Amino acid sequence: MDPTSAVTTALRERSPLVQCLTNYVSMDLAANVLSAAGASPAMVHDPHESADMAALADAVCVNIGTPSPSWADGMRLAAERAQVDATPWVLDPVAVGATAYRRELVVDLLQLRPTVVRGNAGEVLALAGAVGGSRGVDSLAASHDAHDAAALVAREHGCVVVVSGEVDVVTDGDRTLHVVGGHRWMPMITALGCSSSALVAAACAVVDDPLDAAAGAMGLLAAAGTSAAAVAQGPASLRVALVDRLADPDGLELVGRVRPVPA
Ligand SMILES: Nc1ncnc2c1ncn2[C@@H]1O[C@H](COP(=O)(O)OP(=O)(O)OP(=O)(O)O)[C@@H](O)[C@H]1O
Ligand SMILES: Cc1ncsc1CCO
Ligand SMILES: [Mg+2]
Repeated sequence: MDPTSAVTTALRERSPLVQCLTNYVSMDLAANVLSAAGASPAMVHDPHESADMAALADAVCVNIGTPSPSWADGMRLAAERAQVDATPWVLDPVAVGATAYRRELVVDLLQLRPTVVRGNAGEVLALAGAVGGSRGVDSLAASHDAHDAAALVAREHGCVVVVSGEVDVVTDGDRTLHVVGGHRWMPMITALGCSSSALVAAACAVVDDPLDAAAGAMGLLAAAGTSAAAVAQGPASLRVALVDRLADPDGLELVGRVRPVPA
């Protein structure tokens, strides 16, 4: 079955519980994207309870966008619990190239074996050791510039890597997929990338192969974005229409978004 259709159907049938430890900017949009797509979001990050919630969750999304020592503890504890329970978890390394604090936190979290790392091109280039690919949380590079970096990071950490962009790149270091669609206003919706990471986590709870799960989740977002853009006037109305389209996927062009890249 086409991965985008598989993810779209399975999310609605199984409604996975997705714990998000995500930044202040993204909490509202990520929760609404998850709910509209059929998942059940729980934004739980405090170290007093993050591991207990991870034990209940079907998937966990750890996003370092607005870190602090207490949040970092909550992230480590939740990711540790997920690793022990073999619960899929996604790492979103927001602005990892910007500060030493973020780099050190990401080094720690990568040791806990995320199932998927999802970032923009600048973030994935930074994970591979390159400098200058970002300005704060925004990428200065295109996803195709991060093909090799993504494969390198995937092989080094034994995970799937998703690079978002005009064409999303999804790789396990061996197989690579492209995801097409979306709209040029999508990167202007702040925290839509964070929300895509949460959707990838949800997909990993309901589709066994993390490569197909990640690509299918990005395909669903791309299909909803393309369709929503037909009724939107700009990024703000696209944000609203996109959540509406996720909640009513009938009529979305799901099939064919995910395309294999010859090795
Ligand atoms: N030029 C584009 N055309 C179509 N879709 C795009 C384009 N750029 C990004 N997207 C889509 O927008 C969504 C967000 O990706 P983006 O790369 O902006 O994430 P990000 O930089 O991590 O965002 P944030 O940090 O604000 O959460 C993804 O679903 C991606 O596929
Ligand atoms: C704008 C911003 N700043 C920290 S996290 C975040 C959300 C997009 O990554
Ligand atoms: Mg981001």
